[in-house]
Amino acid sequence: MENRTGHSEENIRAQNIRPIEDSVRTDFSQAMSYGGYLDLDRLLTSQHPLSTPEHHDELLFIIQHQTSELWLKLVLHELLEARRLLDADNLAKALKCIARVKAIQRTMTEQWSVLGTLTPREYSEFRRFLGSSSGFQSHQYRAVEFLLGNKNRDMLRVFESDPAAHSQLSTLLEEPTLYDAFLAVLARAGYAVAAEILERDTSEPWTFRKDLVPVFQEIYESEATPWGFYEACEDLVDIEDNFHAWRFRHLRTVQRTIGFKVGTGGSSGVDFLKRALDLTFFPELYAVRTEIGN
Ligand code: HEM
Ligand SMILES: N[C@@H](CC(=O)c1ccccc1NC=O)C(=O)O
Repeated sequence: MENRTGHSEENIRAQNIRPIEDSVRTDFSQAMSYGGYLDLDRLLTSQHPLSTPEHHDELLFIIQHQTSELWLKLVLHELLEARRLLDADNLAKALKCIARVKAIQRTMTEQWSVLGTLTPREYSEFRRFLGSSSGFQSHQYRAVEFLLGNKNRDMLRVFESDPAAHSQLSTLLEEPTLYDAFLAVLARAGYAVAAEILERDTSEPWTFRKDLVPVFQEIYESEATPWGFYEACEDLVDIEDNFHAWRFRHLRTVQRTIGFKVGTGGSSGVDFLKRALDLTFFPELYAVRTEIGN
């Protein structure tokens, strides 16, 4: 029996080939194609190893970073939308964005296993070609940190020679964080979030607010808590846990690759990265755990 490809099923099986169907489009001189839509010409010619002679493993290093930056772009896009939706009291839709962010974070953390195949010797063979460039100069990473509450005005100095990045980060430094937006939702819903919190200087890093712990205790313990509020709290904890896991995998990858060498960005390296593990986005959501059941 002949099918839409003009080949018999028996022939297909015997030849171990999947003939393309007659209806499949093959002429893209006038029509939109895959590569055209995705701008693959630009994407796939944007890897420029600098080592001479070219080191085989530099492509891995570049692609690991470029894919991370693409995911960070989407994380930022989703977090900005989540904040906008919270401002509009659309909690359910905001949680959809946050669910996507959490899935991307898990992918980004697992992605360290690819770079884990780079040995210290291989990396040392092309490291000098990286000059003073460093992940410390990732403006998208800093933007995500700012949006989640790790504000740090000093970080802007790194971007003085990049006006677009500088301007995006200055805006995010001033604007409320995702947490600020969520606390405002809670306040509008009648929870006792202090006015001082709602009117805080949002360009400052978030610091622990003891008076928020009973608010979260009520959310966690009361049978009457609307599902979305409880879920949102747990999602924020997931985001912080996931972020911490990424930072930890980065630290361990750095340690196994360059040991205790100073970083190309000028920092002490592992020691400097270790201090980032003490940073927190939503400290009250962790503090409330101690109180639950008391
Ligand atoms: C062999 C691979 C890597 C090594 C040896 C390494 C090393 C380092 C070091 C030493 C620093 C501290 C800043 C400095 O002085 O340079 C740093 C910061 C940073 N790196 Fe990497 N890194 C690696 C891979 C990556 C990858 C794949 C990313 C993904 C985007 C990344 C993103 C960052 C970020 C965002 C920072 C700033 C962290 C902070 O401020 O706490 N790194 N890295
Ligand atoms: N800071 C790294 C270099 C490095 O990892 C890097 C260099 C250029 C672009 C991104 C990088 N990734 C993370 O810091 C080092 O000290 O070896």
